[in-house]
Amino acid sequence: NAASDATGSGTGVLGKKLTFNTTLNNGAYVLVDQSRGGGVETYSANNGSSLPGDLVSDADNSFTDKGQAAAVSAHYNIEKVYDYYKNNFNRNSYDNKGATLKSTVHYGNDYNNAFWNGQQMVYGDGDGRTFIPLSGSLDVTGHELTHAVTEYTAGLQYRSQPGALNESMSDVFGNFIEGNHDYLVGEDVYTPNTPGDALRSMSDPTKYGQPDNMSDYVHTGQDNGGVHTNSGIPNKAAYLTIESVGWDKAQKIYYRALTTYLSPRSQFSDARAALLQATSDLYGQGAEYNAVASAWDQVGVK
Ligand SMILES: CCCCC[C@H](S)C(=O)N[C@@H](Cc1ccccc1)C(=O)N[C@@H](C)C(=O)O
Ligand SMILES: [Ca+2]
Ligand SMILES: [Zn+2]
Repeated sequence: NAASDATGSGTGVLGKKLTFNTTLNNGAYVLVDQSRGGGVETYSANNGSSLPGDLVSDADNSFTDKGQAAAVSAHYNIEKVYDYYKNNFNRNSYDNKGATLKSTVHYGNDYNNAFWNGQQMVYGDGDGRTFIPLSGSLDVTGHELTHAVTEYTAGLQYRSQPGALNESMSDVFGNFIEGNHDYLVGEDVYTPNTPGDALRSMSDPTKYGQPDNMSDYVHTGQDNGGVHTNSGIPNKAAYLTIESVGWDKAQKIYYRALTTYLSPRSQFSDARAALLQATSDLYGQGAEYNAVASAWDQVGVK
């Protein structure tokens, strides 16, 4: 890949000074990092909804305007997510073929969400009460890009149990990528006026209204069959697994299960089997294997 022309700097959503790769293009610096895979490109929808919108640019390569913060964070965080998959698993972008990583910020008005639309990541600004710009949090960017990895590997359908597994894998890898061992999801951009809370907790899903056991699985037509609710069950199993086998082994087990054994219609019980098989492949059927079995026993999935 062409080396990026320049190293830009700017202020992110949380007020931190960040540096990242940019490219000089027709006399302005754009948020294009040509050094990673097929590139990292960050756009703005300018609070509209047409995608991808406009490449974010700056005359002097110093992205310090308030209106640039969401783009700065997205660009910086996606570089980190690219590096996570490359450095830990030698995966070159979500398709393992160096697909360009496109993100659009300032999507919609007061939009309290972020998503992967099959081609790119999209981030809302939040309404300032429920969320601040969602690209500000590494676990959100990790969550969204992991949907792309899942799409190109397990292909878990986005509804009912496969959908809850899909959501859980995004939370699990968002947690690994963020690396702060708090098992909280979205805490950095959620409810700015309420310190210490989060959108979800993997260690105690019930704290934010999710079930943590199959006996409390929520059957609903809402939210594609409750994918953001029932993800609490596999999230709890992941928390128990990580705490038992340790961060590094758990990452390898989860990556192998996601990319080798899970498939579009996998149910929770299939996830248990996939994770056990991955553990057996990597570490045999000893302590790690028993830890994974115990984790899924504890959430009521055989
Ligand atoms: C288009 C509507 C559906 C959105 C689905 C996306 S993938 C999603 O799950 N988004 C995450 C965003 C996120 C991730 C980590 C931390 C905080 C917020 C999500 O969990 N969205 C919640 C708010 C939801 O859609 O219920
Ligand atoms: Ca977190
Ligand atoms: Zn999601």
